[in-house]
Amino acid sequence: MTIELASAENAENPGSTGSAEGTTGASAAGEGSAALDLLAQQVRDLVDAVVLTGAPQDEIVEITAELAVLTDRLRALRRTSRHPLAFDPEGVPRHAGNAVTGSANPYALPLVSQVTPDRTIRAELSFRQVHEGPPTSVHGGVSAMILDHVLGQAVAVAGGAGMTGTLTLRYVRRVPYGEPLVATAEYVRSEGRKSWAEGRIALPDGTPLVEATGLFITPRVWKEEMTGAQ
Ligand SMILES: CCCCCCCCCC(=O)SCCNC(=O)CCNC(=O)[C@H](O)C(C)(C)COP(=O)(O)OP(=O)(O)OC[C@H]1O[C@@H](n2cnc3c(N)ncnc32)[C@H](O)[C@@H]1OP(=O)(O)O
Repeated sequence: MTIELASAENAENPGSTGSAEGTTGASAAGEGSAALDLLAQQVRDLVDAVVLTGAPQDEIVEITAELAVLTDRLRALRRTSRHPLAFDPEGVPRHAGNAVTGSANPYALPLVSQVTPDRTIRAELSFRQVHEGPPTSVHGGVSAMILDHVLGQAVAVAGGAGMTGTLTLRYVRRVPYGEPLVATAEYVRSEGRKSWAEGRIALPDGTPLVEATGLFITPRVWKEEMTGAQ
């Protein structure tokens, strides 16, 4: 199932669809395109290389100029539409442009989550040095972003897809990068359009590093679109 939320979003951000010369439709970029996913991964690798580079100044200047050419080439073929938001058969939202899970978004890890038989959201992940906050540790805001998303997925698979109203975090231990970790989340309960979930980022043995609880609210406009109400 694919739901079109673009109209509500566009009303809040009408300039975001892009109408400049040189733009292109979604089909040109190819939704779910393997080539686009590979490009996104190449850019992630590039970002990691930039963070870790020890190249001399003149080499950095030369590389920067080469990258500027590639950036201009892509910018000239800018897309005019968003990647669509779809729900897989388990009810997990899928969105190639998502900042956490988007395979086509270089900013995303990308996080790959699964729904377990008991409806827990579970994702194995590994942060990279690009996510560093305190020395040798992952930035707390990055952990929060991951937890926001998996909690949101937990309420979505329970039928309460919504936007975050509140997110409360307890940073129990420092989160390392470069090591395997596990993010999990479970739906807790609902009242009307409000749904609660809890989750955590933990070591593979279950030792919690960051714990989260969140309230998600199905926006009135989504509810009206889903029920066909005016
Ligand atoms: C598609 C699924 C994707 C799942 C994975 C993605 C997970 C990631 C999610 C995000 O990151 S979302 C981005 C961060 N969140 C936002 O940007 C939300 C911004 N806020 C809003 O858009 C609106 O305030 C909101 C949709 C949350 C509520 O607007 P509504 O007009 O639909 O609700 P309304 O104002 O009528 O309030 C309904 C109830 O919720 C309560 N409420 C509203 N906002 C609240 C809030 N922020 N915190 C706590 N309670 C809140 C409100 O008091 C009221 O309670 P009662 O029913 O008891 O009276």
